[in-house]
Amino acid sequence: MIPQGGSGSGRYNLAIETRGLTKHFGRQVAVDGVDLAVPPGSVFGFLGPNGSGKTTTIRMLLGLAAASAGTVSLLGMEMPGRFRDVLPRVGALVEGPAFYPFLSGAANLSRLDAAGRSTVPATRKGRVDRALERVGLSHAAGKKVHAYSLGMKQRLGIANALLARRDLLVLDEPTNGLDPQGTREVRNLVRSLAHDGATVFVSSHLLAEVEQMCTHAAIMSAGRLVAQGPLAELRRAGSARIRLLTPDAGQARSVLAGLGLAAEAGGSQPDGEVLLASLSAAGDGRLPEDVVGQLVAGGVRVRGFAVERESLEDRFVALTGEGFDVAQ
Ligand SMILES: Nc1ncnc2c1ncn2[C@@H]1O[C@H](COP(=O)(O)OP(=O)(O)OP(=O)(O)O)[C@@H](O)[C@H]1O
Repeated sequence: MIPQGGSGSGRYNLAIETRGLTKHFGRQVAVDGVDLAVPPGSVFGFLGPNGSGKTTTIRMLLGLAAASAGTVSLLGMEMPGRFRDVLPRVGALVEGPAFYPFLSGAANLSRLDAAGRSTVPATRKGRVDRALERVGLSHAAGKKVHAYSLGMKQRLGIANALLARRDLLVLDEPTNGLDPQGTREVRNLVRSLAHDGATVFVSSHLLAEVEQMCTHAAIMSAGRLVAQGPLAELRRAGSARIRLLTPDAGQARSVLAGLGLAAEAGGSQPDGEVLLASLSAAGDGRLPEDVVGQLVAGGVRVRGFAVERESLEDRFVALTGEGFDVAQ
């Protein structure tokens, strides 16, 4: 069952839902009929190579760009129609925060808090202190921002998104341009944000990063959404193949053929031949245990049997047709 977010009359089944979301820039289709479904409470990775349409999608989610077609609903409310109700509950970090370098982190946040439509001045200091504490910057509250590292600046940007209690956080490539230490700090922070009960929607072009931070993911390729769901399900949906070691290769081939599986030779070993056979994607394919059962019932001596699954990386490369930078 899908968990419900919100409380009272504001309950919603999906924290973000888009239908047929599309954006044209002249003749170019940057975002093409995207149907996103982001469950409440998830840390949702929005993954895709550079230029695949992530930022454009995020800008449309937040009402920063108009959609050419399609609908957006955030926290159960239509955007941009209900932006006045929606946006106070959404924290965002898009295209890097702009801070005054010669003001301290705390002074910058105070200014940004004061710019909020409905913030109460008397409680401002408390809000700023809490946000700084949440991102681990209390010790640097009085330090001028020009002396912050990139990772600290990015965490300050997230602190800005956290000045009010948020039900949804939207972070566009929050680790972009950070050194390994800054990247680690921001990844740990993103992971921990969901513990506060918010849904976190975070874009990245790094598969490994999404695997470390996220519970769910969607994959964009050339403006289209090519897969989405819980990470575990995305992994399972990859194709699998069996690796069989047997001294009875001929017999094994005919049993496998009877099951509709084409066997390829995988080389000889001292105790038999290796045969490889591709199982079709989970769900409509043969279960590996059934294959072993049939082999044994068919008189094949099974000396080794393994199931090799396509890694998430293989799957993403297959879906997007592009390599992912998995080095970081
Ligand atoms: N304002 C604009 N005018 C024209 N084309 C644009 C505009 N904004 C984005 N595009 C194009 O739309 C496509 C998608 O860009 P977008 O920035 O959404 O991708 P992205 O996945 O966020 O990539 P990156 O990680 O590089 O930011 C790209 O081909 C880009 O050149």
